[in-house]
Order: sequence, then structure tokens, then C-alpha cells
Amino acid sequence: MKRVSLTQHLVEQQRHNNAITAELRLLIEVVARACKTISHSVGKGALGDILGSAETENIQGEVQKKLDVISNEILLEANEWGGHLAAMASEEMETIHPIPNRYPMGEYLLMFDPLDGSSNIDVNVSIGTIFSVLKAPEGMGAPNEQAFLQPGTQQVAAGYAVYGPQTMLVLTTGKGVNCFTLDREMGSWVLTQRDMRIPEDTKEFAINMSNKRHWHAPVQRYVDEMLAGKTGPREKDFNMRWIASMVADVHRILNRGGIFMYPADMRDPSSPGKLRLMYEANPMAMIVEQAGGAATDGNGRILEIVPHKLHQRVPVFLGSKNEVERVTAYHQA
Ligand SMILES: O=P(O)(O)OC[C@H]1O[C@](O)(COP(=O)(O)O)[C@@H](O)[C@@H]1O
Ligand SMILES: [Mg+2]
Ligand SMILES: [Mg+2]
Repeated sequence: MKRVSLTQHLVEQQRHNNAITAELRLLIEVVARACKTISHSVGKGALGDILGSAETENIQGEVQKKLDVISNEILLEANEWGGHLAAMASEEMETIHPIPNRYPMGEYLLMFDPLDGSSNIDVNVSIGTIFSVLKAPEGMGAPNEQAFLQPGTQQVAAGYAVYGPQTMLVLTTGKGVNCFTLDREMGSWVLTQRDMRIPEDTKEFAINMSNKRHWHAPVQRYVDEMLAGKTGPREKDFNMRWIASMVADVHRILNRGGIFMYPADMRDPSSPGKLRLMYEANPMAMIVEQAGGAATDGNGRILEIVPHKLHQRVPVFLGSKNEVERVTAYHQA
């Protein structure tokens, strides 16, 4: 098989499909390089002093792990000097991070969840980085938070890296989804899966069952029907997986189908769900739709939500199309 690197693949897309500009290609390469650096840190574990808590809280009031902070800094530093960016925003930072002294102003906005699956860092389970790229609005002037508040349909690229037994990068620029594996000896990303597709049907679901008593009725009904198996209304047995790293759960779904759910529940009406629209739901929704799946908040497409704040949370249902449509229909019934 001909070995195709990430750079070769992006150059090909730029030349032949007009899918991306040279500036977007360079931006993606810088993000991919930062993910490679994060992957090296993850691999060192206790030997690199990257485990444990940083003893600080992020804007969401969550205690930050050392690796949350390290990964955020790696992405900021790489993109301040290398990308074609006007500004960045991160799950770990309260406000946006404009690029200083950039003239002319960069044309893109980058958002990221620098380290997804924080609770799995210290137990050596797969974790990742999720990112999303928007175009800066024309005539924006100085970068501001408002510029980021665009629906996910406006994303020009989205991707994630998963740091597992293999380090992989999954990427879409709006023309399908491709997967690259990090060649750890050569230090390069190599194309290993072209045009990933999510099967429309599945017998596998992912949800944190410990929250069951808090769920709203449509999610209770949907999950109960699956749990009833062959003798229930669905007339088939379902299997369950929950890794508690969205990247790892989504990666499994991209490869063999399934539905991932993090619903809103009755605990805190002011906080609809746990996952963040800009850093988790939107990029994953773009990837999943580009792979033939579906992604909703229970009411409509995640990608059509008009954000009202940077750190907004949303309920998430994504994966195999027919299952996502079913649970969405239960919300509307
Ligand atoms: O611990 P819970 O409630 O099962 O939540 C797990 C979910 O939280 C997350 O870890 C949130 O991401 P962060 O680690 O970036 O905060 C998701 O990756 C995962 O799906
Ligand atoms: Mg996350
Ligand atoms: Mg995170």
C-alpha cells in the first residue's frame, strides 16, 4: 500500500478538490504537530511528571489535571507561532486568546478541548484532544468572543486525536472523514483509513448508566427498551460500552457503529448536559455527519444550534443514524 502522510493528503485535497486553502492546511498541520507533542507527554506518564491534579480549577469549576494544563499550553504555543489564526478558545480558559501582533490578521478561529477524558489520565485509559476551526467573520476588527458564536455548520474543519494503544488523528474538512496513525518511530502521521462510514444500524449503546434515576422520560424509555432485549419492543439484544472519554467512545462508533448519549437530566436545569457545544459536541457532530451518522441534542441537529456563549453545554445523541433518529423522535413524541 502506498504510504500517504498527512501533509501529502492535505496537499492533494488543496490541489485537486479545492476542499481547503493553503492557510487551512498549514493550520491543521500545526494542530497535528501539537497533538504529536501531547502524545509524547501522555506516553511518559509518571516518568514525565504529567499525572495527578494541577490543584487549579477551570472556568467550569472542574479541578484541572496537570495534563489538562500542559496540553492547553502546547496547543496555545504551537498555534501562536505557526497557524493562520486570529484567536483561539479552549475548554480550559475563561476567555478567548487573541493572537498577539499578528498582521495581517489571521483568518481562522480555533477551538479545542485540549485533553478529553481527564478522569482516565491517571489510570492509563485512552484520552484525546478535540478541535474545531471556524472562519473569522469578515471585518471582525479585534478578535472577540462574539466572533466564535457561529453554528457548527460553519466549521471548516474538525478533528480529534486519540491517545490509546495507537495514537490516531481523525479529520474532516467537509469532504468525508479520514484517519491517520502516528508512526512513532518516524514521527509522522500516516493515512490508514479513508472515508470512514458509520453503519446506520447498531446493537451497541454508550451512556453513563449511573445517572439513570436523573434522566428525563424519553431517554428512560429509549434505554429501557434496549435493555429489554429480544423479548422487549426492539426484539433484539443490545450491548453496552462506556469508556468515559468521548474521543474513545466516538472512535469506536466511527469504526463499528453505535450510539453515544450524554443527555440533559433533572439535576440542574441551568446546565443542559455535561458536554460543551464548541469544543466537544460541534466538532464530533461534524465528523459523525460526514461519516454518514447523525448528531442531535434531542430536538434537532447539533450543528444548527446558534451558540449564545462560549462555554455552553448541550445534550448529545450521536452515532448510527437510525438510532439517533429514534431517540430524537422519542423526545418529540
Ligand atoms: O464521568 P462521566 O460523567 O461518565 O463523563 C464522561 C464524559 O466526560 C468527559 O470526560 C468530558 O470531557 P473532559 O475530560 O474534557 O472534561 C467526556 O470525554 C466523557 O464522555
Ligand atoms: Mg472533553
Ligand atoms: Mg477536557
